[in-house]
Amino acid sequence: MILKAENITKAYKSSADAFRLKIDDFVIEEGSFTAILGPNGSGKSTFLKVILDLLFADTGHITLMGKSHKNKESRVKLSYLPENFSLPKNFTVREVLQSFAGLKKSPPENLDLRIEELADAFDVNYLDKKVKGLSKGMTQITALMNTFLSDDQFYILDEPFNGLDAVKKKGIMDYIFHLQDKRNISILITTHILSDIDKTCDHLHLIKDGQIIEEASKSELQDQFDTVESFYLHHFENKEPITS
Ligand SMILES: Nc1ncnc2c1ncn2[C@@H]1O[C@H](COP(=O)(O)OP(=O)(O)OP(=O)(O)O)[C@@H](O)[C@H]1O
Repeated sequence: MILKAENITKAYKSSADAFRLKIDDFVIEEGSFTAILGPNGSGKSTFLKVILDLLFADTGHITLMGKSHKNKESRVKLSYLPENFSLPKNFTVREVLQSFAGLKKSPPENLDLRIEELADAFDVNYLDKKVKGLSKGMTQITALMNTFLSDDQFYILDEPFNGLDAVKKKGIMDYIFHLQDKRNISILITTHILSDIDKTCDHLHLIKDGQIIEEASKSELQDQFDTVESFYLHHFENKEPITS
């Protein structure tokens, strides 16, 4: 088991709204590609930050790769791509990757070679371009390269395909599948692009108002629904008739 979260609650003390994360039991098995799906503001990013101990849970217990998530050792083989990140504007892509690698818990050996390999895999020909000159998609790919720079076992990706064109996205998905075959990595992802989930995930959790309301393996879901989108709409679509 790569992740187990039990009896987690979290409320934002600074916030006037009544949002409260409440996750009773959440498990990710090794080698799984799991998605958390839910409406804006339902608590996806909050839960990811709680898993990573970037936000402190009010109650509960989380085990990451066999250790408490409070123990830094539990995160040595984990990479996280946040939804919002900022990269140093005056650095080139290569300099970003080189400097961030120095901060990693398990930095890659042969860094320069590794950067070239990733650039090949992600079809990046702008390693020596400055961040301030990158488009939105190019910046996202730089952050993804940084996430996959070291050989980790668990990748937590918050909206990883933001701003990517279909070809780039396919290239990155293929790279992830290749890592799953090669090293049995585990992935936890959030996204609003449901067609991406159809192509990738083997397990889905739906979250609403801070709580998991449904959980299914892809095969269970396919017994009842054609696509992840119809599964999602079945649970979230406002069924009130539109009246004028
Ligand atoms: N730093 C914060 N302080 C106070 N409230 C917050 C903070 N961050 C998030 N919230 C609130 O927590 C709730 C859940 O937010 P969260 O960002 O986890 O949702 P999400 O599912 O990731 O949304 P989206 O799909 O729009 O990215 C929202 O009501 C939001 O307003």
